[in-house]
Amino acid sequence: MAPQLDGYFKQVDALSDHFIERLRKAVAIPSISADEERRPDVVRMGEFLADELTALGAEVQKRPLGKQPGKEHLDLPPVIIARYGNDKKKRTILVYGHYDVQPAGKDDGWATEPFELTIDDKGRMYGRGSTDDKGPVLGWLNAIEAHQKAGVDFPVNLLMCFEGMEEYGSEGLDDFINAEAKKFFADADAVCISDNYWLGTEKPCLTYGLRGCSYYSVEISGPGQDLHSGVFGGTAQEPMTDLTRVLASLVDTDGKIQIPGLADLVAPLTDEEKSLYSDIAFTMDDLHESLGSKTTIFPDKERTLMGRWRYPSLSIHGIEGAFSQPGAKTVIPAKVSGKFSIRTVPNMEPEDVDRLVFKYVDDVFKKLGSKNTMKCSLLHAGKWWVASPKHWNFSAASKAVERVWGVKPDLTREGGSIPVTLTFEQATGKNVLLLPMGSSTDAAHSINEKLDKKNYIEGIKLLGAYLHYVAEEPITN
Ligand SMILES: C[C@H](N)C(=O)N[C@@H](Cc1c[nH]cn1)C(=O)O
Ligand SMILES: [Zn+2]
Ligand SMILES: [Zn+2]
Repeated sequence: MAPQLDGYFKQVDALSDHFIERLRKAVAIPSISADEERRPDVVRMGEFLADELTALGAEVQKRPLGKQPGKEHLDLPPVIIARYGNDKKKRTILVYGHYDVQPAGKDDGWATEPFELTIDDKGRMYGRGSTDDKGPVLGWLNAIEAHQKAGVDFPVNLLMCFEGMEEYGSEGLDDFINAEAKKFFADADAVCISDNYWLGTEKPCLTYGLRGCSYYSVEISGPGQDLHSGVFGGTAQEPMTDLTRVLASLVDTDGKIQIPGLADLVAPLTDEEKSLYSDIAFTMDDLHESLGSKTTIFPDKERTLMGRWRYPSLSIHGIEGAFSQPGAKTVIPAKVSGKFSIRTVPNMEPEDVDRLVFKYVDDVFKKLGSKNTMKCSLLHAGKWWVASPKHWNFSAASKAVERVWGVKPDLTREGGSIPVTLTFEQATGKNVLLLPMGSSTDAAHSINEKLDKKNYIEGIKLLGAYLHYVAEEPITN
């Protein structure tokens, strides 16, 4: 099966240094979507992708998304859409990825410069965006190039959609996808997204579910400006005191969300689902390795996987406006905003979650009896997604994993969120597959994010092999 793959694989190996250089150039562009001042870099990263794709012979469009909601002075970065191949006899696969990254600074504790790809003697390639999601996005471009240089016919038509705001909730993209579903994306037969991670470090997986993410801000204000705590401490009610009490009321040490009614929205666990967890190749040691500690909530694998995949979690991310530098500044911050998010699961409807969150935060704040002012708002929401892995899209990917990695992949769900996955499924009516490249120890969103050279190079082979097996799959649905 797929006899041309050997030539393709050889070419990927021969081009590996060139592909690493391409990743080095991409990592060097600090395309942080959450930082307004970095918006030109996000745009530059989109242009880099567009130029590389054009040079590879793809038809490329940079499509504007208008102004950023709530920040009307700021243009959203363009979506880069592209088509490679237009042969009616071939299947068409739509791939999605994102070219923006999470914030990163050396002073967060990185061992290397976050925007300089640094490769150690074990082949670990450190750099912000290496695994999330620049490595996988470039994987598609590299697959095109290796086919061309190997003289192997590209097996499908490839539609690409690369956005620059995923780490900020994919602002503006839902409307774009809905508008293009019957236009640019009209001939897509299936969708593939490479933007999550293996469960461990050894066994690849195919992913058929994601949690959603509802992200909130609680702003508490009182004094007209920051104050001297010696002069005003004991006389003014302090926003930080109120905020820490509100935030502390949201969740307990074992991750149990304290918001009444929220647990009732969660789909009950069935015996059939329960039986799936024991077969997954995952150990608590895997988790301890990627966590960098043994501070887990549950002692066992099954409950841990459920905690990540099928139950909601609430995380407190930070406080804007609070003193956070080293030293001992004696300040009373005048206005502080706490940021927290809830990872949502079937059958939680985002509107119900919002209603319960707003009511609870309001009640807790009222009980404090504070004279300060509180405003709780939703910053962005993306819904959970669970699909059927019984589809030719998954069969093709499974064969590709076996060919490249020599093992059958696990079928997994993911605790993270890719808000547009559901949008792609609903707008195109096609099956969506998540095909991860990186491993559990890649530290996406964290300091020292990396992608192993082996995962990158074999991952490029995997993406290409997947397209070949897609071309061979009988049409069933
Ligand atoms: C899984 C994916 N690579 C990812 O990191 N997604 C983000 C999406 C998001 C949601 N709100 C803000 N960003 C995530 O899961 O945090
Ligand atoms: Zn991502
Ligand atoms: Zn991410």
